[in-house]
Amino acid sequence: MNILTPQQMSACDQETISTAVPEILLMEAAARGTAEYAVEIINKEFADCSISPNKLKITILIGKGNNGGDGLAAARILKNWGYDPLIILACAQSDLTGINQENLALAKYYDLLIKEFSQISAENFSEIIQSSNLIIDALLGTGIKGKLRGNFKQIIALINKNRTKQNQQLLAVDIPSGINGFDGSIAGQALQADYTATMAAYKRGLLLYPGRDYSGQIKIIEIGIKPTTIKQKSDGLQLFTENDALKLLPRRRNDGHKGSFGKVGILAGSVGMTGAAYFSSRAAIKTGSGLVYLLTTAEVEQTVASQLPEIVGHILKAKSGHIAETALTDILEFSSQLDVLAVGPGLGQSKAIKEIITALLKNLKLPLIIDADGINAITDLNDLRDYQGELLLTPHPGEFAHLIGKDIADIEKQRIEIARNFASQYNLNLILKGAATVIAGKNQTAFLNQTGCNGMATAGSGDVLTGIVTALIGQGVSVFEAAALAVYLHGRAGENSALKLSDFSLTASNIIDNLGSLFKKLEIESC
Ligand SMILES: NC(=O)C1=CN([C@@H]2O[C@H](COP(=O)(O)OP(=O)(O)OC[C@H]3O[C@@H](n4cnc5c(N)ncnc54)[C@H](O)[C@@H]3O)[C@@H](O)[C@H]2O)[C@@H](O)CC1
Ligand SMILES: [K+]
Repeated sequence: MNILTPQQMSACDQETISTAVPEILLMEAAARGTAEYAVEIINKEFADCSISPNKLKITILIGKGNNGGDGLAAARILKNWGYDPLIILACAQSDLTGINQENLALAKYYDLLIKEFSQISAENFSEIIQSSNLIIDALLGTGIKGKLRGNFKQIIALINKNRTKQNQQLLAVDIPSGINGFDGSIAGQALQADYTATMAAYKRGLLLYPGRDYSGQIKIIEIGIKPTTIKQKSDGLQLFTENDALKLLPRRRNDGHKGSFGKVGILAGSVGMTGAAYFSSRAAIKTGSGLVYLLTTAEVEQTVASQLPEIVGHILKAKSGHIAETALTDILEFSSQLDVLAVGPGLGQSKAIKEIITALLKNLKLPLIIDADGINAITDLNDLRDYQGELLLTPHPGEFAHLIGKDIADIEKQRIEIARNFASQYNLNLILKGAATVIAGKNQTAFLNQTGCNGMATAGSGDVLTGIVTALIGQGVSVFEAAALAVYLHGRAGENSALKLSDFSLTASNIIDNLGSLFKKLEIESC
């Protein structure tokens, strides 16, 4: 599912308007979809309350641009369906131009009650907001530029101050006012939507933080823009959905044996960091790997094997509790029998690990996943570009910042661009973790993930993701698709465990424990 920038969305609108569809028809479709969503919300949220649907107080806030035009037309449609919305304009009626002025005229023709904000006292406006059951926000859409100006600051502050928790919902048209559609940043202040009716395609700002926290439940309204136009104007960024997961989940052959479900290697663990080896190995087992080889020190192997007898240990030479540089030949030889190797969880930081990572990048050809301490041990970025097989890096923002020599804050501001450019530049696959994880592949292919929850920011969670992606690659999913699928599954398993246990109590083990029921659910849905 495409995710667009405001500029790309505007290009879709313009092309559709200039080639076929009058602008007012597009706006009418946007308004109708918004009105339908409003009715859906009313039926869902107010079914049990004593007020009959057509007596609910609906207040529609209108700005000067086309977002306001959508709201004006939606108000008229709701009125014609028997509701009685109040329109409040942020500007003077005479400030509206073009199709927005035409929609104002239609609203008057159908006897809608229209007020201008400047003509209402702050007390009166506050009372209106407090007593509204449904607030429809059509103040500012994707045309917002810079920080809030004029009376928008005051209007949004008053709405935020007077919103009530009971019997009130806020539906944003296209995007909550105050949220930047490009990067999800806040223009000083923003409205907190319970629902957003967004036109034609997701806008990036709805899915990136902090915008995601303001958008509530998002519905895409089909307004008559051809899917081919959207595809052509988009830059290829996609939202990874359940449908994608169902398509990519490996099909397990009934006549399969251990070897057909992947011989995967995990090079992990050191003294004091046994857990990382355990979590990644266990997640790989629980994601369907036929054979999981844990390449590690004798101490770590003993502890992990005592709790996870399913793994096959391969003991490496160690020095002071860490894998030694002298283990290198053994690792390279052992890797020749593997379908995929993951390197990094809990390795610790040492000169030996740096030497090993450099040598693996220079000598191996199999799909290679580098995570955690493995990423910290990369010494020359050119080694990544020169890798002879498929490569996947799975950094969190801190590891990525260290790798590319940038600040975390700078990365967060442009996480999509930076991840995509890095993956293209070094011809690799990348999972840039964090809220709204980006999965970037070669040639600018990219997915944005929306599953997961804050409880997953817990020790061992990243090791679990490494285990999942390793297992999927071992079962034949391409590295880029396995990366996206793994992030999605990891997030869903985390969400499911948080539903039972809360975000506070969620642990890495819980994420693994929930993989089984998630796979079961997806298996049933794919039938
Ligand atoms: N034909 C189209 O282009 C379509 C557009 N649609 C709607 O149109 C919206 C985009 O419309 P516009 O491009 O007119 O933009 P908006 O309606 O989002 O906002 C533009 C207005 O906001 C003002 N403004 C911008 N930044 C501001 C700030 N920081 N503080 C205060 N005022 C600010 C501008 O001066 C302008 O008056 C979409 O979000 C969508 O709702 C839909 O109707 C579908 C068709
Ligand atoms: K809006």
